[in-house]
Amino acid sequence: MNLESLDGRLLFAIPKKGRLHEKCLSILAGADIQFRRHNRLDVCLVQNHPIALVFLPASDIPSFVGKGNVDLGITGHDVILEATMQDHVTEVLRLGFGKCALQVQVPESGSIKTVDDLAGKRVVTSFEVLAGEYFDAIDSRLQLPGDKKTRIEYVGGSVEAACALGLADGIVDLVESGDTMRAAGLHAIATVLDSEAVLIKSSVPKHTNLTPLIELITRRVAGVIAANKYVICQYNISRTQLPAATSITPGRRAPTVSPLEDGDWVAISSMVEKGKIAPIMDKLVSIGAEDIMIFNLDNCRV
Ligand SMILES: Nc1ncnc2c1ncn2[C@@H]1O[C@H](COP(=O)(O)OP(=O)(O)OP(=O)(O)O)[C@@H](O)[C@H]1O
Ligand SMILES: O=P(O)(O)OC[C@H]1O[C@H](OP(=O)(O)OP(=O)(O)O)[C@H](O)[C@@H]1O
Repeated sequence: MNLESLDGRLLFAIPKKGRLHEKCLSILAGADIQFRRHNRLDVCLVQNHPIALVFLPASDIPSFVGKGNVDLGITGHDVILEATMQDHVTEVLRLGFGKCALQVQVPESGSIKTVDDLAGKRVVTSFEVLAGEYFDAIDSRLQLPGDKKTRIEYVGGSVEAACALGLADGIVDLVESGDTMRAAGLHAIATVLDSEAVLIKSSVPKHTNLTPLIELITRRVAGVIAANKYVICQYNISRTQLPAATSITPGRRAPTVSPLEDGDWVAISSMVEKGKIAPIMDKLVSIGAEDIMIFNLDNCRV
């Protein structure tokens, strides 16, 4: 592939490894963005659209998009703020995966119990901008003089080892399940930020002719995300229970109600959030619903 073949193509940045990589590949597949990545090359052409995918570290994607070198990207909300690119990129869609929290953590058995106890001491992190802003505010509130301010030190990875190694009194790192934190003998004492993966575009796009394609890809990605988030709930219920049934499964706009041969009964079909389906089925049973069936969505447009 030569660079001329990128001319006129929308550049779409995808995390090349790490926590977001696999999910991004399944979104591309769901959005019918077809490509073959030869020899793990970091730039590859999409076969069925004028798009080139650019595989980059998640933390580099905000500046590539923010500076307009790349038109669209998927990355974490956390790294956008860490790269101070929030004024240069627009978060078009929240993607519902890559959910985690940036938290202040200290040794479980130590004497430090609050962020005020930690202020003025050593904090190790890969998020030096966000951790710096967070502790600057605390240092100011506690009126710590210049030489007594919290010392923030950057490390590129394995942040959780810093306390055990004697490098830090506390750390600021991402937490999802908490397994990494607990395995390192740490516990969280504050949350700096909640994060999830987002689809971003440049706030000042260089190629305005690409806007329709950006909108098309955005709609497709939104469809894939909604299909992962919702299921179809279908059941039969006595007509007299229709108001109660409609309030339990209101659908996105309204439930589909179809008559049954038995005129006293109707069939209802409604989109329901996947995560809420168990209690919803319990409620449907309690109002006399029968033949409740749940169907996964392959894809959708909402
Ligand atoms: N444990 C987690 N659970 C969910 N999302 C996470 C988790 N860790 C990181 N993320 C999200 O994924 C983004 C990329 O983090 P990750 O650690 O995978 O990046 P990386 O450093 O590029 O990859 P690697 O860790 O393989 O070097 C983070 O900025 C955050 O938004
Ligand atoms: O709360 P948990 O579910 O344990 O997840 C948190 C861990 O996940 C991330 O690291 P990752 O495993 O992606 O590897 P990294 O340290 O190489 O970035 C993050 O930096 C934490 O270490």
